[in-house]
Amino acid sequence: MGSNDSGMKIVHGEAGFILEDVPHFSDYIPNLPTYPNPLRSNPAYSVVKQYFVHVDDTIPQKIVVHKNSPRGVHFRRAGARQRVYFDSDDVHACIVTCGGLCPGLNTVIREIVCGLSYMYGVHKVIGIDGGYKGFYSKNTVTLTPKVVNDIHKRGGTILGTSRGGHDKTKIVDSIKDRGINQVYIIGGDGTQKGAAVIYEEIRRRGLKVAIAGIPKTIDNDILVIDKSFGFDTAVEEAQRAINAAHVEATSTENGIGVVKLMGRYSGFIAMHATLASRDVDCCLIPESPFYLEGKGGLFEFVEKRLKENGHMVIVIAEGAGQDLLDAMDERDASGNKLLKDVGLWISQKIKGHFARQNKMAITLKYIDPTYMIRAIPSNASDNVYCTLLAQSAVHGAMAGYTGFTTGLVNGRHTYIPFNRIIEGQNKVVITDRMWARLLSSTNQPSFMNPKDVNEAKEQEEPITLLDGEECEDKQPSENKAQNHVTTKRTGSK
Ligand SMILES: Nc1ncnc2c1ncn2[C@@H]1O[C@H](COP(=O)(O)OP(=O)(O)O)[C@@H](O)[C@H]1O
Ligand SMILES: O=P(O)(O)OC[C@H]1O[C@](O)(COP(=O)(O)O)[C@@H](O)[C@@H]1O
Ligand SMILES: [Mg+2]
Repeated sequence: MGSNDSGMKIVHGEAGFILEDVPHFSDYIPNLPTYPNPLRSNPAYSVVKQYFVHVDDTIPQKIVVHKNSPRGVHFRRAGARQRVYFDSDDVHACIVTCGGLCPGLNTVIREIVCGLSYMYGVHKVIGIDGGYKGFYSKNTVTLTPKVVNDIHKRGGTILGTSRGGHDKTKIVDSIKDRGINQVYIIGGDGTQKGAAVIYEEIRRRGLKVAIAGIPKTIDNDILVIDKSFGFDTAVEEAQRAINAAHVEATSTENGIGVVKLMGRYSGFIAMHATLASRDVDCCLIPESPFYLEGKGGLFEFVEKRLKENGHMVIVIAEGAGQDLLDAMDERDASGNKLLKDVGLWISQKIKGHFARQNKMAITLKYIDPTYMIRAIPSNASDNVYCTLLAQSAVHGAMAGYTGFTTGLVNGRHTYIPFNRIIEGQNKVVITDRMWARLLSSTNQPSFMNPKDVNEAKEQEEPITLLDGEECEDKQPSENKAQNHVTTKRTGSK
Protein backbone atom coordinates (compact mmCIF):
# COMPACT_ATOMS: atom_id res chain seq x y z
CA MET A 1 0.00 0.00 0.00
CA GLY A 2 1.18 3.54 -0.66
CA SER A 3 -0.05 7.06 -0.78
CA ASN A 4 0.13 9.60 -3.59
CA ASP A 5 1.00 13.31 -3.52
CA SER A 6 -2.37 14.24 -2.09
CA GLY A 7 -1.94 11.74 0.76
CA MET A 8 -4.48 9.29 -0.63
CA LYS A 9 -4.27 5.60 0.28
CA ILE A 10 -3.49 3.77 -2.92
CA VAL A 11 -3.31 -0.02 -3.13
CA HIS A 12 -1.83 -1.61 -6.26
CA GLY A 13 -2.78 -5.13 -7.34
CA GLU A 14 -2.30 -7.40 -10.28
CA ALA A 15 -3.05 -6.50 -13.89
CA GLY A 16 -3.14 -2.78 -13.25
CA PHE A 17 -5.58 -3.01 -10.34
CA ILE A 18 -5.65 0.19 -8.26
CA LEU A 19 -7.69 0.69 -5.08
CA GLU A 20 -8.17 4.35 -4.15
CA ASP A 21 -8.88 3.54 -0.57
CA VAL A 22 -10.48 5.59 2.19
CA PRO A 23 -8.84 6.35 5.54
CA HIS A 24 -9.56 4.21 8.59
CA PHE A 25 -9.11 4.87 12.33
CA SER A 26 -6.47 2.15 12.43
CA ASP A 27 -4.30 4.30 10.10
CA TYR A 28 -3.64 6.77 12.89
CA ILE A 29 -4.91 5.29 16.18
CA PRO A 30 -3.28 1.97 17.17
CA ASN A 31 -4.91 -0.88 19.12
CA LEU A 32 -8.52 0.24 19.04
CA PRO A 33 -11.01 -2.33 20.39
CA THR A 34 -13.53 -3.77 17.94
CA TYR A 35 -16.98 -5.29 18.53
CA PRO A 36 -19.15 -7.80 16.67
CA ASN A 37 -21.60 -6.02 14.39
CA PRO A 38 -25.01 -5.86 16.16
CA LEU A 39 -26.68 -6.65 12.81
CA ARG A 40 -25.69 -10.28 13.38
CA SER A 41 -28.56 -10.66 15.78
CA ASN A 42 -30.96 -8.34 13.99
CA PRO A 43 -33.98 -10.44 12.91
CA ALA A 44 -34.36 -8.54 9.61
CA TYR A 45 -30.74 -8.79 8.51
CA SER A 46 -29.49 -12.01 10.08
CA VAL A 47 -31.35 -14.10 7.49
CA VAL A 48 -29.55 -12.43 4.58
CA LYS A 49 -27.03 -14.73 2.98
CA GLN A 50 -23.68 -12.96 3.12
CA TYR A 51 -25.05 -9.74 4.54
CA PHE A 52 -21.62 -8.48 5.52
CA VAL A 53 -19.42 -7.03 2.85
CA HIS A 54 -16.18 -8.92 2.29
CA VAL A 55 -13.22 -6.85 3.39
CA ASP A 56 -11.66 -7.11 -0.07
CA ASP A 57 -14.74 -6.15 -2.10
CA THR A 58 -14.08 -3.27 -4.47
CA ILE A 59 -15.99 -1.62 -7.31
CA PRO A 60 -14.32 -0.63 -10.61
CA GLN A 61 -14.67 2.94 -11.76
CA LYS A 62 -14.71 1.90 -15.40
CA ILE A 63 -16.76 -1.04 -16.44
CA VAL A 64 -16.20 -0.88 -20.18
CA VAL A 65 -12.90 -2.67 -20.74
CA HIS A 66 -10.97 -4.36 -23.47
CA LYS A 67 -9.40 -7.78 -23.06
CA ASN A 68 -5.98 -6.20 -22.50
CA SER A 69 -7.11 -3.21 -20.46
CA PRO A 70 -5.58 -2.75 -17.04
CA ARG A 71 -8.12 -3.37 -14.28
CA GLY A 72 -7.93 0.31 -13.36
CA VAL A 73 -9.19 2.36 -10.45
CA HIS A 74 -11.48 0.77 -7.86
CA PHE A 75 -13.30 2.04 -4.78
CA ARG A 76 -14.04 0.23 -1.54
CA ARG A 77 -17.49 -1.33 -1.54
CA ALA A 78 -19.90 0.21 0.96
CA GLY A 79 -21.89 -1.85 3.44
CA ALA A 80 -21.92 -3.47 6.85
CA ARG A 81 -18.70 -5.06 8.15
CA GLN A 82 -18.37 -8.08 10.48
CA ARG A 83 -16.75 -5.98 13.16
CA VAL A 84 -17.37 -2.40 14.17
CA TYR A 85 -15.15 0.16 15.88
CA PHE A 86 -17.79 1.61 18.19
CA ASP A 87 -19.74 0.24 21.11
CA SER A 88 -23.26 1.44 20.25
CA ASP A 89 -23.72 3.07 23.65
CA ASP A 90 -20.61 5.17 23.10
CA VAL A 91 -21.68 6.64 19.77
CA HIS A 92 -22.58 10.30 19.73
CA ALA A 93 -23.44 11.23 16.14
CA CYS A 94 -24.29 14.54 14.54
CA ILE A 95 -25.75 15.49 11.16
CA VAL A 96 -25.29 18.75 9.27
CA THR A 97 -26.68 19.97 5.94
CA CYS A 98 -24.84 22.67 3.96
CA GLY A 99 -25.13 24.56 0.65
CA GLY A 100 -28.22 24.89 -1.54
CA LEU A 101 -31.40 22.91 -1.02
CA CYS A 102 -32.02 19.68 -2.89
CA PRO A 103 -34.95 17.24 -2.87
CA GLY A 104 -34.13 14.33 -0.55
CA LEU A 105 -32.17 16.12 2.19
CA ASN A 106 -34.77 15.23 4.80
CA THR A 107 -34.86 11.62 3.64
CA VAL A 108 -31.10 11.31 4.14
CA ILE A 109 -31.38 12.85 7.62
CA ARG A 110 -34.24 10.48 8.46
CA GLU A 111 -32.40 7.41 7.29
CA ILE A 112 -29.17 8.25 9.12
CA VAL A 113 -31.12 8.61 12.36
CA CYS A 114 -33.19 5.46 11.77
CA GLY A 115 -30.21 3.49 10.45
CA LEU A 116 -28.13 4.30 13.51
CA SER A 117 -31.01 3.50 15.83
CA TYR A 118 -32.58 0.40 14.25
CA MET A 119 -29.46 -1.22 12.85
CA TYR A 120 -26.87 -0.31 15.48
CA GLY A 121 -28.84 0.63 18.59
CA VAL A 122 -27.36 4.14 18.61
CA HIS A 123 -29.58 6.62 20.42
CA LYS A 124 -27.47 9.75 20.74
CA VAL A 125 -27.90 11.68 17.50
CA ILE A 126 -28.06 15.45 17.21
CA GLY A 127 -28.65 17.84 14.33
CA ILE A 128 -26.44 20.88 13.74
CA ASP A 129 -28.64 23.87 13.02
CA GLY A 130 -27.99 25.92 9.88
CA GLY A 131 -24.93 24.41 8.19
CA TYR A 132 -21.27 24.55 9.18
CA LYS A 133 -21.58 27.75 11.18
CA GLY A 134 -24.19 26.05 13.39
CA PHE A 135 -21.39 23.98 14.96
CA TYR A 136 -20.17 27.01 16.88
CA SER A 137 -22.99 29.54 16.78
CA LYS A 138 -26.24 27.71 17.46
CA ASN A 139 -27.89 25.16 19.69
CA THR A 140 -28.24 21.60 18.48
CA VAL A 141 -31.43 19.64 17.82
CA THR A 142 -32.07 16.18 19.29
CA LEU A 143 -32.89 13.67 16.55
CA THR A 144 -34.79 10.46 17.25
CA PRO A 145 -36.68 8.11 14.91
CA LYS A 146 -39.88 9.67 16.24
CA VAL A 147 -38.75 13.24 15.50
CA VAL A 148 -37.73 12.36 11.93
CA ASN A 149 -40.56 9.95 11.17
CA ASP A 150 -42.42 12.08 8.61
CA ILE A 151 -39.77 14.47 7.42
CA HIS A 152 -39.12 12.72 4.11
CA LYS A 153 -42.49 14.00 2.94
CA ARG A 154 -41.30 17.59 3.25
CA GLY A 155 -38.97 19.58 1.00
CA GLY A 156 -35.92 21.44 2.30
CA THR A 157 -33.97 20.36 5.35
CA ILE A 158 -35.34 20.34 8.88
CA LEU A 159 -31.86 21.28 10.07
CA GLY A 160 -31.57 24.40 7.95
CA THR A 161 -28.56 25.11 5.77
CA SER A 162 -26.17 27.95 4.96
CA ARG A 163 -23.28 29.06 2.82
CA GLY A 164 -19.96 30.30 4.18
CA GLY A 165 -19.03 30.11 7.86
CA HIS A 166 -16.59 27.21 7.57
CA ASP A 167 -14.15 27.78 10.44
CA LYS A 168 -12.05 24.64 10.82
CA THR A 169 -10.77 25.30 14.31
CA LYS A 170 -14.11 26.34 15.77
CA ILE A 171 -15.89 23.38 14.15
CA VAL A 172 -13.40 20.79 15.37
CA ASP A 173 -13.30 22.39 18.84
CA SER A 174 -17.10 22.11 18.95
CA ILE A 175 -17.02 18.46 17.83
CA LYS A 176 -14.48 17.66 20.55
CA ASP A 177 -16.18 19.67 23.29
CA ARG A 178 -19.55 18.06 22.63
CA GLY A 179 -18.05 14.58 22.62
CA ILE A 180 -19.25 13.90 19.08
CA ASN A 181 -17.55 10.88 17.46
CA GLN A 182 -19.46 10.48 14.18
CA VAL A 183 -20.11 13.44 11.89
CA TYR A 184 -22.44 13.03 8.89
CA ILE A 185 -22.01 15.92 6.46
CA ILE A 186 -24.59 16.28 3.68
CA GLY A 187 -23.66 18.74 0.97
CA GLY A 188 -22.23 19.52 -2.45
CA ASP A 189 -18.74 20.04 -3.78
CA GLY A 190 -18.09 23.00 -1.45
CA THR A 191 -19.36 21.06 1.55
CA GLN A 192 -17.20 18.03 0.73
CA LYS A 193 -14.15 20.34 0.51
CA GLY A 194 -15.07 21.62 3.96
CA ALA A 195 -15.51 18.03 5.20
CA ALA A 196 -12.03 17.13 3.90
CA VAL A 197 -10.55 20.03 5.88
CA ILE A 198 -12.39 18.91 9.05
CA TYR A 199 -11.19 15.32 8.57
CA GLU A 200 -7.55 16.48 8.22
CA GLU A 201 -7.79 18.49 11.44
CA ILE A 202 -9.47 15.62 13.32
CA ARG A 203 -6.70 13.32 12.20
CA ARG A 204 -4.00 15.86 13.07
CA ARG A 205 -5.41 15.98 16.60
CA GLY A 206 -5.57 12.16 16.72
CA LEU A 207 -9.30 12.09 17.53
CA LYS A 208 -11.47 9.00 17.06
CA VAL A 209 -14.15 10.86 15.13
CA ALA A 210 -15.53 9.48 11.86
CA ILE A 211 -16.17 12.08 9.16
CA ALA A 212 -18.64 10.78 6.55
CA GLY A 213 -19.85 12.81 3.58
CA ILE A 214 -23.10 12.28 1.72
CA PRO A 215 -22.99 14.01 -1.68
CA LYS A 216 -25.83 16.46 -2.32
CA THR A 217 -26.21 18.44 -5.52
CA ILE A 218 -29.29 19.16 -7.53
CA ASP A 219 -26.96 20.11 -10.40
CA ASN A 220 -25.42 16.60 -10.47
CA ASP A 221 -22.00 18.28 -10.58
CA ILE A 222 -20.14 15.93 -8.21
CA LEU A 223 -17.38 13.82 -9.74
CA VAL A 224 -17.14 10.03 -9.80
CA ILE A 225 -20.69 9.16 -8.68
CA ASP A 226 -23.32 7.90 -11.13
CA LYS A 227 -25.74 10.65 -10.16
CA SER A 228 -26.76 12.62 -7.12
CA PHE A 229 -29.95 12.20 -5.08
CA GLY A 230 -32.69 14.69 -5.95
CA PHE A 231 -31.54 14.89 -9.55
CA ASP A 232 -34.30 12.58 -10.84
CA THR A 233 -36.87 14.49 -8.83
CA ALA A 234 -35.63 17.77 -10.30
CA VAL A 235 -35.78 16.45 -13.87
CA GLU A 236 -39.31 15.18 -13.27
CA GLU A 237 -40.51 18.45 -11.74
CA ALA A 238 -38.92 20.42 -14.58
CA GLN A 239 -41.36 18.68 -16.93
CA ARG A 240 -44.20 20.68 -15.42
CA ALA A 241 -42.52 23.96 -16.31
CA ILE A 242 -41.64 22.73 -19.80
CA ASN A 243 -45.22 21.57 -20.34
CA ALA A 244 -46.52 24.97 -19.27
CA ALA A 245 -44.08 26.70 -21.62
CA HIS A 246 -45.23 24.42 -24.43
CA VAL A 247 -48.92 25.08 -23.76
CA GLU A 248 -48.29 28.84 -23.75
CA ALA A 249 -46.17 28.67 -26.90
CA THR A 250 -48.65 26.58 -28.87
CA SER A 251 -51.59 28.76 -27.89
CA THR A 252 -50.45 31.87 -29.73
CA GLU A 253 -49.05 32.66 -33.13
CA ASN A 254 -45.26 32.51 -33.07
CA GLY A 255 -45.30 31.67 -29.39
CA ILE A 256 -41.99 31.14 -27.61
CA GLY A 257 -41.70 29.56 -24.16
CA VAL A 258 -38.42 30.02 -22.28
CA VAL A 259 -37.71 27.89 -19.19
CA LYS A 260 -34.70 28.44 -16.95
CA LEU A 261 -33.48 25.43 -14.97
CA MET A 262 -30.76 25.09 -12.37
CA GLY A 263 -27.21 24.20 -13.29
CA ARG A 264 -24.53 26.63 -12.23
CA TYR A 265 -21.65 24.95 -14.08
CA SER A 266 -23.27 21.73 -15.31
CA GLY A 267 -26.24 21.39 -17.61
CA PHE A 268 -27.41 17.93 -16.55
CA ILE A 269 -30.89 18.98 -15.40
CA ALA A 270 -31.49 20.93 -18.62
CA MET A 271 -30.16 18.11 -20.79
CA HIS A 272 -32.16 15.34 -19.12
CA ALA A 273 -35.33 17.44 -18.83
CA THR A 274 -35.07 18.23 -22.54
CA LEU A 275 -34.51 14.63 -23.54
CA ALA A 276 -37.40 13.49 -21.36
CA SER A 277 -39.85 16.10 -22.61
CA ARG A 278 -39.50 16.03 -26.42
CA ASP A 279 -41.32 19.39 -26.52
CA VAL A 280 -38.08 21.34 -26.32
CA ASP A 281 -36.66 22.90 -29.49
CA CYS A 282 -33.43 24.20 -28.05
CA CYS A 283 -31.45 23.41 -24.90
CA LEU A 284 -28.63 25.70 -23.81
CA ILE A 285 -26.13 24.62 -21.15
CA PRO A 286 -22.95 26.09 -19.62
CA GLU A 287 -20.71 23.49 -21.26
CA SER A 288 -21.82 24.35 -24.79
CA PRO A 289 -21.11 27.98 -25.74
CA PHE A 290 -23.57 29.62 -28.12
CA TYR A 291 -24.01 32.92 -29.92
CA LEU A 292 -27.05 34.93 -30.94
CA GLU A 293 -26.46 36.79 -34.18
CA GLY A 294 -25.48 35.70 -37.67
CA LYS A 295 -25.25 32.42 -39.51
CA GLY A 296 -25.67 29.38 -37.28
CA GLY A 297 -26.67 31.60 -34.35
CA LEU A 298 -29.64 31.29 -32.02
CA PHE A 299 -31.75 34.02 -33.67
CA GLU A 300 -31.48 32.34 -37.06
CA PHE A 301 -32.58 29.04 -35.51
CA VAL A 302 -35.54 30.63 -33.67
CA GLU A 303 -36.77 32.22 -36.89
CA LYS A 304 -36.45 28.93 -38.73
CA ARG A 305 -38.30 26.96 -36.06
CA LEU A 306 -41.10 29.52 -35.84
CA LYS A 307 -41.54 29.42 -39.60
CA GLU A 308 -41.63 25.61 -39.57
CA ASN A 309 -43.77 25.01 -36.46
CA GLY A 310 -45.29 28.32 -35.41
CA HIS A 311 -43.99 27.92 -31.85
CA MET A 312 -40.91 26.91 -29.92
CA VAL A 313 -39.66 26.02 -26.43
CA ILE A 314 -36.19 26.96 -25.18
CA VAL A 315 -34.67 25.42 -22.04
CA ILE A 316 -31.70 27.26 -20.63
CA ALA A 317 -29.52 26.26 -17.67
CA GLU A 318 -28.77 29.14 -15.32
CA GLY A 319 -25.03 28.99 -15.99
CA ALA A 320 -25.35 28.96 -19.80
CA GLY A 321 -24.12 31.89 -21.87
CA GLN A 322 -22.74 33.78 -18.88
CA ASP A 323 -19.83 34.90 -21.08
CA LEU A 324 -22.33 36.85 -23.20
CA LEU A 325 -23.78 38.77 -20.25
CA ASP A 326 -21.99 41.66 -18.55
CA ALA A 327 -19.91 39.88 -15.93
CA MET A 328 -21.01 40.26 -12.33
CA ASP A 329 -18.09 40.00 -10.00
CA GLU A 330 -19.99 39.11 -6.86
CA ARG A 331 -19.74 35.88 -4.95
CA ASP A 332 -21.91 34.22 -2.35
CA ALA A 333 -20.71 33.54 1.20
CA SER A 334 -19.18 30.23 0.07
CA GLY A 335 -17.23 31.88 -2.73
CA ASN A 336 -19.49 30.69 -5.57
CA LYS A 337 -19.78 33.22 -8.38
CA LEU A 338 -23.21 34.85 -8.48
CA LEU A 339 -24.90 34.50 -11.83
CA LYS A 340 -27.05 36.96 -13.75
CA ASP A 341 -30.50 35.84 -14.79
CA VAL A 342 -29.73 34.37 -18.20
CA GLY A 343 -33.38 33.40 -18.74
CA LEU A 344 -34.53 36.98 -18.45
CA TRP A 345 -31.59 38.18 -20.55
CA ILE A 346 -32.21 35.76 -23.39
CA SER A 347 -35.95 36.51 -23.35
CA GLN A 348 -35.23 40.24 -23.72
CA LYS A 349 -32.69 39.61 -26.46
CA ILE A 350 -35.12 37.48 -28.48
CA LYS A 351 -37.92 40.02 -28.05
CA GLY A 352 -35.55 42.84 -29.03
CA HIS A 353 -34.40 40.95 -32.11
CA PHE A 354 -37.91 40.38 -33.43
CA ALA A 355 -39.02 43.93 -32.57
CA ARG A 356 -36.04 45.30 -34.52
CA GLN A 357 -36.58 43.00 -37.47
CA ASN A 358 -40.23 43.97 -37.59
CA LYS A 359 -41.03 41.02 -39.83
CA MET A 360 -42.56 38.56 -37.37
CA ALA A 361 -44.67 39.34 -34.29
CA ILE A 362 -43.86 36.94 -31.46
CA THR A 363 -45.28 36.27 -28.00
CA LEU A 364 -42.69 35.13 -25.46
CA LYS A 365 -43.36 33.79 -21.98
CA TYR A 366 -40.50 33.27 -19.54
CA ILE A 367 -40.86 30.69 -16.75
CA ASP A 368 -38.33 30.46 -13.90
CA PRO A 369 -39.27 27.39 -11.79
CA THR A 370 -35.79 26.94 -10.28
CA TYR A 371 -36.53 27.44 -6.58
CA MET A 372 -39.90 25.70 -6.86
CA ILE A 373 -38.12 22.64 -8.21
CA ARG A 374 -35.45 22.71 -5.53
CA ALA A 375 -37.96 22.95 -2.71
CA ILE A 376 -40.09 19.85 -3.38
CA PRO A 377 -39.77 16.53 -1.52
CA SER A 378 -37.88 13.78 -3.31
CA ASN A 379 -39.76 11.29 -5.46
CA ALA A 380 -40.07 7.58 -4.65
CA SER A 381 -36.94 6.45 -6.45
CA ASP A 382 -34.82 9.23 -4.91
CA ASN A 383 -36.19 8.25 -1.50
CA VAL A 384 -34.88 4.72 -1.93
CA TYR A 385 -31.57 6.07 -3.20
CA CYS A 386 -31.30 8.44 -0.19
CA THR A 387 -32.01 5.51 2.15
CA LEU A 388 -29.17 3.44 0.71
CA LEU A 389 -26.74 6.37 0.76
CA ALA A 390 -27.56 7.10 4.40
CA GLN A 391 -27.23 3.45 5.41
CA SER A 392 -23.91 3.16 3.57
CA ALA A 393 -22.59 6.18 5.45
CA VAL A 394 -23.70 4.68 8.78
CA HIS A 395 -22.12 1.28 8.01
CA GLY A 396 -18.87 3.00 6.99
CA ALA A 397 -18.60 5.16 10.11
CA MET A 398 -19.47 2.23 12.41
CA ALA A 399 -16.77 0.15 10.68
CA GLY A 400 -14.14 2.78 11.49
CA TYR A 401 -13.81 4.32 8.05
CA THR A 402 -13.49 8.09 7.91
CA GLY A 403 -12.66 10.85 5.44
CA PHE A 404 -15.00 9.38 2.83
CA THR A 405 -17.99 10.29 0.74
CA THR A 406 -20.46 7.56 0.06
CA GLY A 407 -21.54 7.29 -3.55
CA LEU A 408 -23.03 5.14 -6.26
CA VAL A 409 -20.44 4.00 -8.80
CA ASN A 410 -21.67 1.87 -11.67
CA GLY A 411 -24.75 0.96 -9.68
CA ARG A 412 -22.90 -0.12 -6.54
CA HIS A 413 -22.52 1.80 -3.32
CA THR A 414 -18.93 2.72 -2.50
CA TYR A 415 -16.71 4.77 -0.19
CA ILE A 416 -14.78 7.38 -2.13
CA PRO A 417 -11.90 9.38 -0.63
CA PHE A 418 -12.72 13.08 -0.28
CA ASN A 419 -9.80 14.04 -2.50
CA ARG A 420 -11.30 12.26 -5.47
CA ILE A 421 -14.67 13.96 -5.07
CA ILE A 422 -13.31 17.48 -4.68
CA GLU A 423 -10.70 17.57 -7.42
CA GLY A 424 -13.09 19.01 -9.99
CA GLN A 425 -16.68 19.19 -11.14
CA ASN A 426 -18.79 16.82 -13.10
CA LYS A 427 -19.87 18.35 -16.39
CA VAL A 428 -21.79 17.35 -19.47
CA VAL A 429 -19.31 16.09 -22.03
CA ILE A 430 -20.36 17.76 -25.25
CA THR A 431 -18.38 15.36 -27.41
CA ASP A 432 -20.09 12.43 -25.70
CA ARG A 433 -23.07 10.40 -26.93
CA MET A 434 -25.63 11.89 -24.57
CA TRP A 435 -25.21 15.43 -25.87
CA ALA A 436 -25.30 14.07 -29.41
CA ARG A 437 -28.63 12.40 -28.55
CA LEU A 438 -29.91 15.72 -27.32
CA LEU A 439 -28.77 17.57 -30.44
CA SER A 440 -30.41 14.97 -32.59
CA SER A 441 -33.66 15.07 -30.57
CA THR A 442 -34.04 18.87 -30.81
CA ASN A 443 -32.24 19.25 -34.11
CA GLN A 444 -30.78 22.49 -32.79
CA PRO A 445 -27.46 23.87 -34.04
CA SER A 446 -24.41 22.70 -32.10
CA PHE A 447 -23.07 26.28 -32.18
CA MET A 448 -19.65 24.70 -32.55
CA ASN A 449 -17.30 25.19 -35.44
CA PRO A 450 -15.18 22.21 -36.54
CA LYS A 451 -12.13 23.76 -34.82
CA ASP A 452 -13.91 23.71 -31.43
CA VAL A 453 -14.93 20.08 -31.96
CA ASN A 454 -11.36 19.05 -32.74
CA GLU A 455 -10.03 20.94 -29.73
CA ALA A 456 -12.54 19.22 -27.48
CA LYS A 457 -11.63 15.83 -28.88
CA GLU A 458 -7.92 16.50 -28.47
CA GLN A 459 -8.45 16.99 -24.74
CA GLU A 460 -9.52 13.37 -24.47
CA GLU A 461 -6.94 10.86 -23.31
CA PRO A 462 -6.25 7.57 -25.05
CA ILE A 463 -7.07 4.30 -23.33
CA THR A 464 -3.77 2.67 -22.38
CA LEU A 465 -3.58 -1.10 -22.56
CA LEU A 466 -1.64 -3.37 -20.19
CA ASP A 467 1.29 -3.68 -22.56
CA GLY A 468 1.59 0.13 -22.71
CA GLU A 469 0.04 0.35 -26.20
CA GLU A 470 -2.64 2.90 -26.88
CA CYS A 471 -6.09 1.87 -27.96
CA GLU A 472 -7.69 3.64 -30.94
CA ASP A 473 -10.79 4.67 -29.00
CA LYS A 474 -10.50 7.67 -26.77
CA GLN A 475 -12.16 8.56 -23.54
CA PRO A 476 -12.34 11.75 -21.51
CA SER A 477 -9.46 12.28 -19.12
CA GLU A 478 -9.91 11.89 -15.37
CA ASN A 479 -7.76 14.92 -14.75
CA LYS A 480 -9.50 17.39 -16.95
CA ALA A 481 -12.40 17.97 -14.65
CA GLN A 482 -12.08 21.74 -14.85
CA ASN A 483 -12.16 21.79 -18.63
CA HIS A 484 -15.20 21.62 -20.81
CA VAL A 485 -14.50 17.99 -21.53
CA THR A 486 -14.44 16.04 -18.31
CA THR A 487 -14.56 12.59 -16.95
CA LYS A 488 -18.14 11.80 -15.98
CA ARG A 489 -20.84 10.55 -18.31
CA THR A 490 -24.18 10.47 -16.60
CA GLY A 491 -26.61 8.39 -18.52
CA SER A 492 -24.45 7.78 -21.55
CA LYS A 493 -23.47 4.25 -20.69
N1 LIG B 1 -12.81 25.11 -0.15
C1 LIG B 1 -13.57 25.06 0.94
N2 LIG B 1 -13.02 24.81 2.14
C2 LIG B 1 -13.76 24.76 3.27
N3 LIG B 1 -15.10 24.94 3.27
C3 LIG B 1 -15.72 25.18 2.11
C4 LIG B 1 -14.99 25.26 0.89
N4 LIG B 1 -15.87 25.53 -0.10
C5 LIG B 1 -17.10 25.61 0.48
N5 LIG B 1 -17.01 25.40 1.80
C6 LIG B 1 -18.11 25.44 2.77
O1 LIG B 1 -19.07 24.43 2.44
C7 LIG B 1 -20.39 24.91 2.66
C8 LIG B 1 -21.25 24.71 1.47
O2 LIG B 1 -20.60 25.16 0.28
P1 LIG B 1 -21.43 25.71 -0.97
O3 LIG B 1 -20.48 25.93 -2.07
O4 LIG B 1 -22.27 26.86 -0.55
O5 LIG B 1 -22.48 24.57 -1.31
P2 LIG B 1 -22.31 23.09 -1.87
O6 LIG B 1 -21.69 22.28 -0.82
O7 LIG B 1 -23.70 22.69 -2.15
O8 LIG B 1 -21.46 23.20 -3.09
C9 LIG B 1 -20.27 26.36 3.10
O9 LIG B 1 -20.45 26.44 4.49
C10 LIG B 1 -18.87 26.75 2.68
O10 LIG B 1 -18.29 27.73 3.52
O1 LIG C 1 -29.68 31.00 -4.32
P1 LIG C 1 -28.71 30.03 -3.75
O2 LIG C 1 -29.19 29.37 -2.53
O3 LIG C 1 -27.36 30.61 -3.59
O4 LIG C 1 -28.63 28.83 -4.76
C1 LIG C 1 -28.35 28.92 -6.11
C2 LIG C 1 -27.51 27.75 -6.55
O5 LIG C 1 -27.75 26.58 -5.82
C3 LIG C 1 -27.83 25.46 -6.66
O6 LIG C 1 -29.14 25.04 -6.73
C4 LIG C 1 -27.03 24.30 -6.14
O7 LIG C 1 -25.76 24.69 -5.86
P2 LIG C 1 -24.95 23.95 -4.70
O8 LIG C 1 -25.29 22.50 -4.77
O9 LIG C 1 -23.52 24.16 -5.05
O10 LIG C 1 -25.37 24.54 -3.42
C5 LIG C 1 -27.36 25.98 -8.03
O11 LIG C 1 -27.99 25.34 -9.08
C6 LIG C 1 -27.71 27.41 -7.94
O12 LIG C 1 -26.90 28.19 -8.75
MG1 LIG D 1 -21.58 23.57 -5.18
